[in-house]
Amino acid sequence: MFEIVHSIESCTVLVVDDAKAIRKLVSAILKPVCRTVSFESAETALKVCHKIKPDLIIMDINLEGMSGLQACKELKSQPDLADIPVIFITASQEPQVQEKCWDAGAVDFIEKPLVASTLVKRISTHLKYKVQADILTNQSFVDGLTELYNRRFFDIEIDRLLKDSLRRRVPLALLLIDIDFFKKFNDSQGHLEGDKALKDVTRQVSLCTQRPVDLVCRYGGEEIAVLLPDTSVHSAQEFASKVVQSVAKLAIAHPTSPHNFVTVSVGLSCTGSAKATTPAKLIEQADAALYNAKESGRNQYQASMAVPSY
Ligand SMILES: Nc1nc2c(ncn2[C@@H]2O[C@H](COP(=O)(O)OP(=O)(O)OP(=O)(O)O)[C@@H](O)[C@H]2O)c(=O)[nH]1
Repeated sequence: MFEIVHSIESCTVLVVDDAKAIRKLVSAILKPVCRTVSFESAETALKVCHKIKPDLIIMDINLEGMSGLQACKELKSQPDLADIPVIFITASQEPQVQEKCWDAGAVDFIEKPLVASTLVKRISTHLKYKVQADILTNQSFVDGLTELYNRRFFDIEIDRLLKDSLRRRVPLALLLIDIDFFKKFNDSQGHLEGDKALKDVTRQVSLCTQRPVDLVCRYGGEEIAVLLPDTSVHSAQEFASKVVQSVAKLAIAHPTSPHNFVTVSVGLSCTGSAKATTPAKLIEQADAALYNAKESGRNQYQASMAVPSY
């Protein structure tokens, strides 16, 4: 059930200390364990965190400029950085100082003078927990059959991407893709063949995307959702057309479909219309368009009537 973590060598630990000697010492002690990157100031460390996404941070409490405690609080307030564990280095034995470390969100602290074996063991233990937590988090967002992101991930991402789209006044397109007559396919070809067809179709939809920001998720059953950030209605329509055609071209035999092959219907909605300002509205409009595509004969896409004209 749990994946055992054997290796933490590829992990990156950020060392933040204004004393060069400490930075060098910590990096030298940890060299056989993991990669280290060190910085003098918390301000610089926070900036690079977004870029290098370290697995763990070791930080002095007292730093010139922004203190380690402030930096830790700042880190914990940012959703994309909040789960990076922070370990403080402190020479203080005072309970109040230790209390401040916990309050700031630290997972542990290491006392000065540093004991090499303790540093190695503490860091190794925390890195193993971090890697294991990352694996479990990733697994909880992935659908086992199709290996696409699941509905739980979609719900989080549509909310985030929609807010971003409204803030930056750029379009966000949503496609709901549904396999046509899939019940008949299962009934005639068997459920295992159905699973295989579902996997082939989802792979084909993923292949149609061209940018790393495009997100393909299993929305439910035989329904796939695609979120295309920064995409105009025109481009989204081209994408929808490509999906419909490329799934048909897979030529997966479907003897009980009037099309003879597995096909999909697609409903498309886009932000920019006054109404599509919530995830529920965007989904509702894509769903209505999908219904129209089904009603109009399937194996096609339809765009929501509410899509804007830009
Ligand atoms: N093999 C397989 N079938 C699935 C899976 N998830 C959902 N289904 C099937 O997909 C079918 C969906 O049926 P319906 O909702 O009636 O839709 P449909 O038959 O595709 O008809 P239209 O959407 O109107 O074209 C059901 O029979 C589900 O059992 C899956 O993971 N594997």
